[in-house]
Amino acid sequence: MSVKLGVPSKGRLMEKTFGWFAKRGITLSRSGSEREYAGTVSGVDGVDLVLLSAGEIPRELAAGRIHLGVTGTDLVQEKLPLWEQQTEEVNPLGFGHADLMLAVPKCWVDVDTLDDLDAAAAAFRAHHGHRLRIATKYHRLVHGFLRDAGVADYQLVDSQGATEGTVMNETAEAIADITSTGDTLRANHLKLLADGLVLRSQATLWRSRSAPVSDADRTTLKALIRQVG
Ligand SMILES: Nc1ncnc2c1ncn2[C@@H]1O[C@H](COP(=O)(O)OP(=O)(O)OP(=O)(O)O)[C@@H](O)[C@H]1O
Ligand SMILES: O=P(O)(O)OC[C@H]1O[C@H](OP(=O)(O)OP(=O)(O)O)[C@H](O)[C@@H]1O
Repeated sequence: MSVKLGVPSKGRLMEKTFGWFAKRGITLSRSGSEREYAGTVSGVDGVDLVLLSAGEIPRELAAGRIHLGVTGTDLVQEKLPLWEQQTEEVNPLGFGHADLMLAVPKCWVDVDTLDDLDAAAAAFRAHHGHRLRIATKYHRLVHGFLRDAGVADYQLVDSQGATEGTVMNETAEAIADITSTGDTLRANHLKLLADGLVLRSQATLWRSRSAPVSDADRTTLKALIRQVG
């Protein structure tokens, strides 16, 4: 057995994760070609690198197929209803900051808060005969947030990317997505609701609570966590 460390296989998150570990004396590298999802770990013994989609890392942690994994708080909390029982936060990594927010068209001058959205949603239903559509890939988080906020007359429509475009494309009236600089929202003529912050997220190192560990793995995990902590 060895300790399995899952990290994002591409993009900003992968590069910054490699950099974060390098600063702590652990070198992560891809083996083989750019397209081969295998890698090596040096600077600490007994650890295997597993390159995965950021979105799959929560499930792999919950299933106990990886011992440690790097992914955003948003993805862990969205994908794992029992995330606190299934994973343990080892370290926030200080990058990949993004806020999951509700946004509506800028031209909705009367809608600036959740209460306004609730009123607009009721009026929308009365007028159109169907519920106002909110596009998102964060179904669980957004549903829980709107339930707690008392907003009822809406439906979630699934959007796995380019979510801000759904309003212009007339497949949704509002969106809930992560925003970092706000550029994508502005470019798509959307504005944030003042009290529409669902979750603050950043890239985080998680530990699985269910991955099987031998005595040797336990020692390796302790050493690794001490080294990066
Ligand atoms: N513009 C951004 N700024 C900062 N963090 C971001 C940004 N976009 C996404 N993230 C964060 O990066 C993580 C991965 O996001 P996302 O699922 O969009 O990545 P992806 O590369 O599309 O992954 P996948 O391989 O699953 O398709 C999430 O935790 C998210 O919060
Ligand atoms: O506030 P900003 O800095 O503009 O960033 C926000 C954008 O970044 C993410 O998209 P990503 O680039 O990952 O593409 P996606 O839409 O396919 O998820 C997110 O879904 C937003 O669209």
